[in-house]
Amino acid sequence: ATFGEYGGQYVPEALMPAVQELEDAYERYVLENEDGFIDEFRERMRDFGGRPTPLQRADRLSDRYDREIYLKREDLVHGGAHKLNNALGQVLLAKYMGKERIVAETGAGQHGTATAMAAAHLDMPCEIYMGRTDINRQRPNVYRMRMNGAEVNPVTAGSGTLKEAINETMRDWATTVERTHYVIGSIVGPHPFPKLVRDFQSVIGREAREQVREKAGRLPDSVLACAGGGSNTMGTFHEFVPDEGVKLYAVEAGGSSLEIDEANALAPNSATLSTGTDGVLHGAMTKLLQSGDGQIMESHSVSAGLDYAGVGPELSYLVDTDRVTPVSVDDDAALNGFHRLSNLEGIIPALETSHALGYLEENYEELGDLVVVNVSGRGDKDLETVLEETEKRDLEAAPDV
Ligand SMILES: C[C@@H](c1c[nH]c2ccccc12)[C@H](N)C(=O)O
Repeated sequence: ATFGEYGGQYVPEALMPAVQELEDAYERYVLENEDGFIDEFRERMRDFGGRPTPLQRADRLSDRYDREIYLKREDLVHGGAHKLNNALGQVLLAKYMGKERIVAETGAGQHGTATAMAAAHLDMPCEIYMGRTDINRQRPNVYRMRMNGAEVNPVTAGSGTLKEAINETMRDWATTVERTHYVIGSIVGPHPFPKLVRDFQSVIGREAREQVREKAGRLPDSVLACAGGGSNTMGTFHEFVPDEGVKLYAVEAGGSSLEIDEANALAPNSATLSTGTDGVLHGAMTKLLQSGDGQIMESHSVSAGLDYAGVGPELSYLVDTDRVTPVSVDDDAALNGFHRLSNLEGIIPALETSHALGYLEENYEELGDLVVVNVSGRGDKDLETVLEETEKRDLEAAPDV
């Protein structure tokens, strides 16, 4: 396996050639920079993506918590989320591999949008598989994907959400791999996908580690990032893993409760690292929300981007070896985090990011004097949901909107 007993390549025989071809390309282009691949990736993420992103001191939050709070502004990456780091890297890799077509899955539509943007930028035809349920609740992102020239293929199997979209995309890839690359949306899937995605996203932590030492004169006491599949989480953490004095908090979606409804295989949360058990999903051994008889459960979160019953195998490994601390906050705390950053700092964060802000609000006293929080995306896409959900609840941070 790849990360202790986690990771590996648990795929049908039919997918092995594709996975082995990708492993070879990963080693040559990403690890060895063959043909200057990494140089071109960095240049395009600068000129097209808008890197480096700022590490900004949050003055109002620093006053509120009486300590130094710094925000890594991945919401300022082109497209409004960290997603482009991975999508551009993989589409560029597809070009270097001589592929002519891109396929990808999406849940909240963020990854689909980033992949469509990268494919347009690099002149590659692109098809995005998206659950029927998600198409109905993420319309703005569906329009953005189509506007960038991608085809959106509705997935109607099962619950019509992310899990089925990934299955459908893998099925397409298995039969079209000669000319197609699968741009996976997080640090999940069979090896080398989790390492490939983590390496593209690790620019977040590489920049933040240098910026915080420059601005605050030392390494942070704590680093916080929300965790759905885990790509922004590992992207932020990877460069800090060797720094043992830096505590790493993966903040998951506690949803409406951590109590699992075994009988109906329903989890009212997506707190996989905190409450999941080992199993295979989408080609990797990792932690999963599964019922006693091994049935993958339907997860829940107010934020579609964290709504996934699995999690990246590398995060499962780092939690089991006590290097990453898994925590979670419920929907209310996330919604309060959304409102708080918006009206205190003038930054509207993604609902996913808001979970990290919710954890900061409730636990800042245990986080030390210097804290870095990854703002993984911006929240324009969530305004409808937040306004609806705020109406239903009595939220302490909510302004009259
Ligand atoms: C939902 C998330 C995602 C996309 N692909 C994933 C694979 C595993 C776990 C999460 C994901 C991404 N925010 C999306 O919008 O597609």
